[in-house]
Amino acid sequence: MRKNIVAGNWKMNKNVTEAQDLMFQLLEYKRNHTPNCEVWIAPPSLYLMMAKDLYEQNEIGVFSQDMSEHGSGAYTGETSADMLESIGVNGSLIGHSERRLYHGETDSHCNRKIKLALDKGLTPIYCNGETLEQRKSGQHLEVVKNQTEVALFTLSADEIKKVVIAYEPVWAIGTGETASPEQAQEIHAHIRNLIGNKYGKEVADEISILYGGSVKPDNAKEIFSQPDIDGGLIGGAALKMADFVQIIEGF
Ligand SMILES: O=C(CO)COP(=O)(O)O
Repeated sequence: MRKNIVAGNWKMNKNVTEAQDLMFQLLEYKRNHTPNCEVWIAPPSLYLMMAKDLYEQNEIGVFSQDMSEHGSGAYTGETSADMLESIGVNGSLIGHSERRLYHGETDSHCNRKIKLALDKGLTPIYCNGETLEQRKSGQHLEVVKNQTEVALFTLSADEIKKVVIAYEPVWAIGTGETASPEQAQEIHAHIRNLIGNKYGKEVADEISILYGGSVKPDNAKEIFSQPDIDGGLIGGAALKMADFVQIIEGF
């Protein structure tokens, strides 16, 4: 059975004191509540070790926001899958639209990163989604199909089952504009069908597909109630404890 997951992508926010505060608050919350979903965070890489030290019992999943497409070597500024694994990190976001936009990342890069992550036992959260232009011109289904095929379809059935997918329409990220639950459901079902056609329904049904893009306390419940939406990847609202908790409780 696939998991329900609420994951917070902190992006490039918070100094060390603020990060530690929020991590502590989340730990307190997890100690006193039993949410109906897994709770994961992707803080800036500088704070990953601190998070892993704090969440000794793996109470909260800790993810990197990106990782290198190379194994090791002369790649200044990069973090390898091996390094992440060695400090106990659970996995990494891969192919976030901001990495694509500002760092030229493509689905071929994502494919290499996903393989490296899986080889180290890390969970990749593979992000995809169309731009506003692509949505307006009616290309969104085709765009997401291509992204999914290039990034994922060289994996074996056993490998793809370990991937979490986050559909994040670029036009809904940080804009306050959300895909309607029906628009999101359409793409989630589309992704699940593509995987089902290639790997079989049983494999497709095991994969958690998260929605990301302006998820807030007041829309989370409705989004999460869609049959093919298994949780959210939350940006801005993950930075405020009260908002993040309300989203978690959308399950
Ligand atoms: O990019 C996102 C999560 O990865 C979504 O960001 P917002 O929730 O701020 O729109």
